[in-house]
Amino acid sequence: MTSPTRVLVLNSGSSSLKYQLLDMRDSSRLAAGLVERIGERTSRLKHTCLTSGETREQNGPMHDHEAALKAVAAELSRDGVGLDSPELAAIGHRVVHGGEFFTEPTVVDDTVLLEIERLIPVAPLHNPANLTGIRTAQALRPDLPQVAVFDTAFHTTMPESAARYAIDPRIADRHRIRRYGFHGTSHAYVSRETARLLGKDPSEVNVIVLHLGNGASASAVEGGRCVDTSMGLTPLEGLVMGTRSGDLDPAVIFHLERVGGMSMDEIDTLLNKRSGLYGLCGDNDMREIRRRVEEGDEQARLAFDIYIHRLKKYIGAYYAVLGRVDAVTFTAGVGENAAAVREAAVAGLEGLGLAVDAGLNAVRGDEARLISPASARVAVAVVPTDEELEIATQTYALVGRE
Ligand SMILES: Nc1ncnc2c1ncn2[C@@H]1O[C@H](COP(=O)(O)OP(=O)(O)O)[C@@H](O)[C@H]1O
Ligand SMILES: CC(=O)OP(=O)(O)O
Ligand SMILES: [Mg+2]
Repeated sequence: MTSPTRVLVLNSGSSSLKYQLLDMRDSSRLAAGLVERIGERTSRLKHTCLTSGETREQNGPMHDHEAALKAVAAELSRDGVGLDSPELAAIGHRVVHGGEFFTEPTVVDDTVLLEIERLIPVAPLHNPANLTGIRTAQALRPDLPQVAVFDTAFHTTMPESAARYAIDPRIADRHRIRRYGFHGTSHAYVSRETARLLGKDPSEVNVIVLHLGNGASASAVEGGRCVDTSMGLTPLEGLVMGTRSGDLDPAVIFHLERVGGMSMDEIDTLLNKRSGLYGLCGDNDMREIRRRVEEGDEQARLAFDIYIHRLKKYIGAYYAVLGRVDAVTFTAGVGENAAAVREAAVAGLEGLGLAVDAGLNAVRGDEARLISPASARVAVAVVPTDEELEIATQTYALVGRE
C-alpha cells in the first residue's frame, strides 16, 4: 500500500471543537465541522462531507471534549472516512500554550502531555480541552502519530526586549512569566500569504497582522519572523476582544480586590468572560454591534469606538517597532468580514501611508485581496486565515520526515 496521506486536524476550544480532514496530496478538504456548546445542556454538531456536499446536524448533550470527539468520529465513519482508515497519516492538534519549551510542531509522547498539563494555569480556558482532545484521539487510534502544533511557537523568535515584562527577572524566571503570544499558526500563515499577495518572498516584507476573531491579537512580523505580539503570558492581554478586556492597568485588579471586594476568581472571570465588547455593551458579535450602531445605539457605538481606538494604538506601536511596514493585514471572523472595522481602524492614518479604498473594502469574498488604493505607500490587505490547513501542513511535514 502507498503511504497514508490524510491528516485530521482538531482545534479544541474551551467549549467548542472544530475539525477538518484533509488529503495532503493536494491539501483538499474531505470533511469539516464544528461542535458548539460542549458541556452545556444542548450541544450542536454540524458536519459537512465535502466530497458529497452533504451536511448533517445533531443536537444533544455532549458532556466534554471526549464525547464531542467520539460523536465526530462517528460522523466521519458514516462518510467512510473514519478514524480507523488506513489512509490516515496523523492527527494534528492545535495546542494553545506551549510555553518556552515548544518552538516547533511536536509528536506527542508522555513528556509532551505532561508539559502541556503543566501549562494549564496560564491557559485555563484552552489547554485542558486540547489535552482531552489528544488523549481521546490517542485512545481511538493508539498506533497513529498525534502531533501538537502550538499557538505560541511562531512567537518564540521575539527578542527579549519584546518578550520580557519590566519586572524582576528572577521572579519572572522562577514563575516563567513572559510574553508568549498566541494565534501563532494564524499569524504565520497570514503573514506568509500577505507576502505572496505582494508577489514577494516572506523574508523581504514587514507585516502587521491583525487577527480579529472572538479572541484577537496583533503581531509585528519582520521578514517572516515575529518580533512582537499583543497577547502575553495568557491570551488576556492586548486588543479588546469578544469577552476579554485586553490591556488594562494591572492596579485595576488590586483595586477590584481591595476596594471592590471581589475574589481573584471573580476578577479572572470578569476580565476573561464578561469584559471586552460583551462587557461594554452586552454583545460580543461584531455583526450585532454594527447593527446597533447603525440604529443609533450609544452603548454599542462606545464599545465599537473603544475597540477601534485600541486597534489603532497597536497599528501605531508596531509601525514604530518595525520601522518600515509593507502591509497591514486583517484576518479572522471580524477582520475578514467587518468592512466598517477595517475602515475605522485605518481612518486618519494617511500620515503613516495607510489608507483604504472604499470600493475595494466593500467587496466580500474568500480570497486574499488588497483594499488599499493603488497609490498607497503601505498595502492594506484582507487575508482569510486557515489555521487548520497550516496545522495539517505542519503535521504532515513532521510525520513525513520520520
Ligand atoms: N459578517 C460579519 N461581520 C462582522 N463580524 C463578523 C461577521 N462574521 C463573523 N464575524 C465576527 O467573527 C467572530 C468570530 O470570529 P472567529 O475568527 O471565527 O473566532 P474564533 O475562532 O475565535 O471563534 C464573531 O464573534 C463575529 O463577531
Ligand atoms: C488563544 C486564543 O485566544 O484563542 P481563541 O481566539 O481561539 O480563543
Ligand atoms: Mg480562532
